[in-house]
Amino acid sequence: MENQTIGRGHEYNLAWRKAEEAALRRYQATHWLECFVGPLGISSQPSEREFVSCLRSGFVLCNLINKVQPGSVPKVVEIHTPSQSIMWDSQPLPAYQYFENIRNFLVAAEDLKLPAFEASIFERDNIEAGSSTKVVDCILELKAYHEWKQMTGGVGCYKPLRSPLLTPSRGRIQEQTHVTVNSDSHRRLEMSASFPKQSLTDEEIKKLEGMIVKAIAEKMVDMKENMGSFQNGNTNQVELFSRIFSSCLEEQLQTKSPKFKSDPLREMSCSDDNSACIPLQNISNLRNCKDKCCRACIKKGKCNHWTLVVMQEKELSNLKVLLASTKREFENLQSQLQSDLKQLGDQVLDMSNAALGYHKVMKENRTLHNMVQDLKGNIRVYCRIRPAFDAEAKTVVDFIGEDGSLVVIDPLKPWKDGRKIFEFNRVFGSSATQEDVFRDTKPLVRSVMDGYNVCIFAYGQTGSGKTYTMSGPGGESTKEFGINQLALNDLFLLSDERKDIMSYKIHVQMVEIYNEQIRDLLADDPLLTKYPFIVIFP
Ligand SMILES: Nc1ncnc2c1ncn2[C@@H]1O[C@H](COP(=O)(O)OP(=O)(O)OP(=O)(O)O)[C@@H](O)[C@H]1O
Repeated sequence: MENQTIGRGHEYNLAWRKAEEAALRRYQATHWLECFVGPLGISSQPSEREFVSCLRSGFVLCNLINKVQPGSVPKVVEIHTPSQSIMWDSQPLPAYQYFENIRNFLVAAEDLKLPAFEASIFERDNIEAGSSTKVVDCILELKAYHEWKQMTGGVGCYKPLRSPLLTPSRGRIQEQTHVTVNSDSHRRLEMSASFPKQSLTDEEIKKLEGMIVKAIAEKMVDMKENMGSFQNGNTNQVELFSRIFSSCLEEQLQTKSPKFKSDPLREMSCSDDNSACIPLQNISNLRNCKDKCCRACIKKGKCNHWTLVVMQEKELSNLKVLLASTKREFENLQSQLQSDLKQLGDQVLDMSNAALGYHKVMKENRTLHNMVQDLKGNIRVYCRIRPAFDAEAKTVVDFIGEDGSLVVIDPLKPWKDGRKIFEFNRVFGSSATQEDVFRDTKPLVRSVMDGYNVCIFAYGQTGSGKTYTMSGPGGESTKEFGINQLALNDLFLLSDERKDIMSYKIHVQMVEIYNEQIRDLLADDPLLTKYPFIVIFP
């Protein structure tokens, strides 16, 4: 007895859920009908009786299918008493009226492969629990067909999806129809009338079992069909499903959160009347649009897609013009750069040739210079006559020749024997300056820079002027520099002139030879002054 009670409870819960789902689908169908056709004059959560009654005339259904598929029902029987369509609880219409409309609707629905229902459903006496289910199925299938048509533009073959896969979930139904299934709503479900909370008779239980088994069998058949179509790799169905899903989601986002339209590009591609948005890559299809309205838009009339395409084409043409001008400019710059490079190359070649010629001439000059020095003699002897001091009564120099001859007179000897003739490379008189003496030795000093060894030394008795000639009188004055300083200055000057083509290293060493001892005069350490020197070059 107790098991029987539990079993009945399960059956009751199952039937309750079945009825709840049917009610939610009916609310969804009602919501869509009101949005698409106009007010039906019934509540947003109608009972089956309300729902069937408002559709009884077939007028709403014919208008609905004509809107989805224009011309489906060529002739719709008008209702001359509008109140009859609004007041669902009115007297039944004449049978010929609704039967003609309903019959035409069913023919059109069959053409679209929509699920059929029996026209007798709309007879008032037949309204009972579950009688509107097939009508609801047909309307929701028509809704699915409409969405498919909006998405694809009617291109391709529509395959009905008559399963819960296409049917929005329970939560989605609640969201779309704005229904909060609370306890009040539950109470409004007609299940409360069909299944009174009193104990059921065996006959009623059997009838209920039959209904449940039939419903489950239908669902299983639908699911099998759809699973088959998905498993067959029908990518169009999958794509269609995803597109419908994304479209619905986007529609909900726009409805609930207008701030999502802040993206300007998105605003341009979406009309203001909450019609569906399409991906930008599909806008190319708009070229074939005759009425300049995107086929992907749910509602015709307001569509900014064409404007967007025109603007983008304009921008594209501007970019093309800009690209062409930039390309021309780039080509001009490229040709100019090439000519500049060619000119620069020619100049470098000229300079290179000039440098080669310069080096060649320099080499010839050096060769000639050293040849002249050779011709003048590798060993030259110059004579410089120091001015006489006051103590010296009379000079002994009798004659100084331009060819380097010198005649001196010995005052102690007779006139003829007292004359002595000497031959030098050149004789500098007592009036000759330091510069005069250096001018003649300068070419020899310069031969050092070309790799020749040169040695200049002074020879004479004490007080004859060796130090004066070689190092100058000393002091701060630079006017009477000796040959040493003047030669070094000239070497530095020459090194600086040739710094681009030659690098010279100049070292100075000063030694003294006294009493057969050689001493380094520049050594810092007095102990290291004696020969052999330890010379450390940097
Ligand atoms: N051409 C000259 N013009 C003027 N003064 C000179 C000239 N040559 C030498 N004298 C002077 O003569 C003096 C002696 O010269 P200096 O010291 O150069 O001789 P020295 O040959 O080096 O002697 P020592 O061998 O003893 O060193 C110095 O006072 C110097 O200034």
